[in-house]
Amino acid sequence: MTPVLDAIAGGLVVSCQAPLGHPLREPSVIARLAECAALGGAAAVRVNDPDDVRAVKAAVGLPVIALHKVRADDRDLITPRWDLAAALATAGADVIAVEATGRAELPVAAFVARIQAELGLPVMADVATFEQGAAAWSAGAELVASTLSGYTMDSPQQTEPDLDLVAALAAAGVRTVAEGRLATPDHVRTAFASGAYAVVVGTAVTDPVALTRGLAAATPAGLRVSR
Ligand SMILES: CC(=O)N[C@H](C=O)[C@@H](O)[C@H](O)[C@H](O)COP(=O)(O)O
Repeated sequence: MTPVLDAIAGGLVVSCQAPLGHPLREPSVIARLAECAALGGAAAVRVNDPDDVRAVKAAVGLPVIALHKVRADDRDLITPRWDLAAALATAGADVIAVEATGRAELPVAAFVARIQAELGLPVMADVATFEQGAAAWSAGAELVASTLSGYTMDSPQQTEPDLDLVAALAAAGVRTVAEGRLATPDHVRTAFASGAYAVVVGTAVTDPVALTRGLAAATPAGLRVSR
C-alpha cells in the first residue's frame, strides 16, 4: 500500500476548489482554504488544476488529490486527458483523480496503467455507477470515488449523497471513497458505516456562496425572492 493511501484511510479529505468566476478562484486563496482544512484535521485535500496544486503544496504538508476539470457540453469532466494528468504530477500531485465514466481520451484500464507506470502515482477513479466503479477497480485504480453520481444521465438524480453506491462498491471489495453532496457529520458517519475508505467534502466546507445561499433561502426575504 502506498503511504498516501495509509494517510487518507478513515479520514476526511477536503475538496478545496472554486469554479470559474467564483470570488475564491485564486491559487493563494485556495491555498488558504487548504491551510484551514489542515488546521481542522483533514487527512488530505482535493485540488483542481496545476496552479492550485502548486500553491497548496507550498502551503500545507497534506497529500493532494489532484484533478483538472475540463468543461464539456453537459458538465465538467475530471482530468479526461493524459497531458492534464502529467501536468498535475509535475505540479506535485500525490494522487491523480480521473474521469472513469467512459468519457476520458483513453479507456480506463489504459489510463490508469499509464498514470501508474509513467507518473508513479496512485489513481482515484471518479465514477457515477457501480459498473464503472467495478471496472475501474478491476483496471487497478487504487481508489474509486462516487464523485459523479447525480451528474450523469445513468445515475440517480438526488440532493443527498449516493451512499447506496458507496455501500455497493464497498461490499464488492472496492476501496471506495464517498464524494459528492456530503454536508453533515451524519453523512460522514453514515458513509463510513456504509464501508467508505475515506470521505471527501467540498461545498459544505469551502464555498461561502453556497452556504450563504442556503441560509438566505430560509429567510422571509429569501422565501419571497424564490417564490
Ligand atoms: C461533480 C463534480 O464536478 N465534482 C467536483 C469534483 O472534484 C467538485 O466540484 C465537487 O465539489 C467535489 O466532488 C466535492 O463534492 P461536494 O462539493 O458536493 O462536497
